[in-house]
Amino acid sequence: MTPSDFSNNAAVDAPRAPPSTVASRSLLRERAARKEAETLLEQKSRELYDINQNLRRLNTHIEESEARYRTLVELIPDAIWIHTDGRIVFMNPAALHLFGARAGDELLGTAAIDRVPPESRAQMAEGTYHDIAAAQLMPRSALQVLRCDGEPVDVEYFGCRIWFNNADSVMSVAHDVTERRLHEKAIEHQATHDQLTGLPNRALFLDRLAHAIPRAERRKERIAVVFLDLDKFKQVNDTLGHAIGDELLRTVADTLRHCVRDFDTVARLGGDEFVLLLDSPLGDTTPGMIAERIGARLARPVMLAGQEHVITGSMGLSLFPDDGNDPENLLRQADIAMYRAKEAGRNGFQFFTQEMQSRLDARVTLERGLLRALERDEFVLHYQPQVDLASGRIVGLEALLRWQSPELGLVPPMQFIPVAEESNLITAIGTWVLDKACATLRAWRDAGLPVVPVAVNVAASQFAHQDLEATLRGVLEKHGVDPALIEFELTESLSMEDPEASIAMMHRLKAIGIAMAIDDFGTGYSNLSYLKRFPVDKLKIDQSFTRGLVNDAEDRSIVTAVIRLAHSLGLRTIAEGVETEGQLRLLAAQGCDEIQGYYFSRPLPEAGIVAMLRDGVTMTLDVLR
Ligand SMILES: Nc1nc2c(ncn2[C@@H]2O[C@H](COP(=O)(O)O[C@H]3[C@@H](O)[C@H](n4cnc5c(=O)[nH]c(N)nc54)O[C@@H]3COP(=O)(O)O)[C@@H](O)[C@H]2O)c(=O)[nH]1
Repeated sequence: MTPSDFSNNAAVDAPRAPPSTVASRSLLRERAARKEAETLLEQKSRELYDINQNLRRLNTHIEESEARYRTLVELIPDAIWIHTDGRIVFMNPAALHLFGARAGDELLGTAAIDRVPPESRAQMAEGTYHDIAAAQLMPRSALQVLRCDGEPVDVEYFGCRIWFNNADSVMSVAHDVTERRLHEKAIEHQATHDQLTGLPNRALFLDRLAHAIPRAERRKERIAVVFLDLDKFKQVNDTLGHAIGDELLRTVADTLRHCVRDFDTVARLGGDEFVLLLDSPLGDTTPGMIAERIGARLARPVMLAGQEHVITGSMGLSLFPDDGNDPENLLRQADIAMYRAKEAGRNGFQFFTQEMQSRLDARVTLERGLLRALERDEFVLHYQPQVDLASGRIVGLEALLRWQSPELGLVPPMQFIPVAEESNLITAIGTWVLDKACATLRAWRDAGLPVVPVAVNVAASQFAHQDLEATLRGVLEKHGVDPALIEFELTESLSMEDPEASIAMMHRLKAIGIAMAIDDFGTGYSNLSYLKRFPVDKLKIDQSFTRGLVNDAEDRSIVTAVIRLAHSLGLRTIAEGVETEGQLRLLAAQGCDEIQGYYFSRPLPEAGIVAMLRDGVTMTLDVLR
């Protein structure tokens, strides 16, 4: 019905009276009143219509909104449940799923607090679940809820107060964060554990050590840190492959875990380095006894690639409080002691001592000194002549490095070359030597001196460095030196470390045009089948054999054999360390090609050698051929 429907009906029903003066006045009034009433009625009916329309619209809106929220609550992945007076009165499908309810109404009417594990109940009882006022204040929190099968589930939870079915109630919203937690745990595990063995890593080890120190301090106990490095692990890796190497590391990790108590920590620092924190009260067991036990267990044969292998390890031990209370320091001290155990012949252990620290400090000082020596150009080359036994003439020079230290005086190479090798400074030093030798050759040639080839020593790590070839080319080009004037002396052990790689490198160097000699020959157990593949020009007989030539028949035999072997392979021989005429005569008699030693000349500074070259000094002796 429309508003006009109301007004039309009113017009039809109104009575019509004939007009008279009085009557007409009253009629008029009546008509006016009626008109007014009609208008009012019309207005009210219009208002009623509007109210009706609005109510209809409101109803539609409420229905739509309710449908929208119902869909939202049913489809939302977050679990929603409502409890009134402590009993669950509503659950959405996600809540049923979260709690693993079989039937929709399985949990309705049950106590809401039963869905919380006992250990979280106190927290919930004081908060959302019972104190409704607190529910509105409760922030989003991490807790566990209980599934119907009793399994706890990690959730992120939020509770709030609502009116539900005309009752003060609590609505809980939660979503399962199990996967996120697992992911977080995996990331945390990765950051604190070694992936190969599953053992704690360095960071976690240091963290545990940092916590163990104050604990031990309170209990007046000792802690031991054991640093273990496997002996010859590289060999296993190189010969049996990395997969077997990994298997060995996992086996060692298991062995170590079984050697200590659960409370102790076994960690892997990387490579074949393991470290143990003996943190549980040691009682009558000394750290040394534990180290012995570890050594003995490690030395039991293990099966690798179908074969039995005996693996040993070297260990260093540091102690709290004896050696200090700084975790990093204790670890470093155990490491230092481990190196001493290696030096002492491996397969054993050493306790850290202050003397070890002093030695290390001296070494560090030496390393710094060497670095400064390079920067300040404190190195010098001395040269020792190499004499041809057929002509008595100087046919080569060996460049020998010295360090002219402002503090220490002239330092011989034996005192710093090993440190330079260990600290990797040797590559920079070796480049300096090569550069200096080439610069000197160029200067001598420019000065019109009769130049002879210069032999430079190449250290193992320098030889293994990929840059050696490029460095050599660069230096030769820089000084415009004929490659034939440079000889590389490679030690026998260096060339045998990785023979195939050495052969390849030797060929590349040879292609540049330099000569090559095997230094200290006879001391390094050469595999002769490799020797014939080395593109070398000369074998240098080690001075230990030269020394024994006159009085030791065995040394004499070795020297004879080396000379014959070299000649049969088309190589020249040079004997180093020749100090006496007797040695010289025997070498000449055996057909040795060249000699080097104090008999003819000590290594000399540049000026001395320049004089010799300029004067054409030769060796004269009746034995010379
Ligand atoms: N990587 C590099 N190593 C180098 C370099 N310069 C030297 N060295 C190596 O240091 C070791 C010791 O060298 P040095 O003290 O110079 O001793 C050499 C000679 O002085 C010594 N020699 C020579 N003749 C005699 C002798 O008649 N008697 C005797 N007792 N010693 C003698 O022998 C050393 C030469 O050895 P070698 O190199 O094997 O020919 C030494 O191992 C050097 O190699 C360098 O620049 N880089």
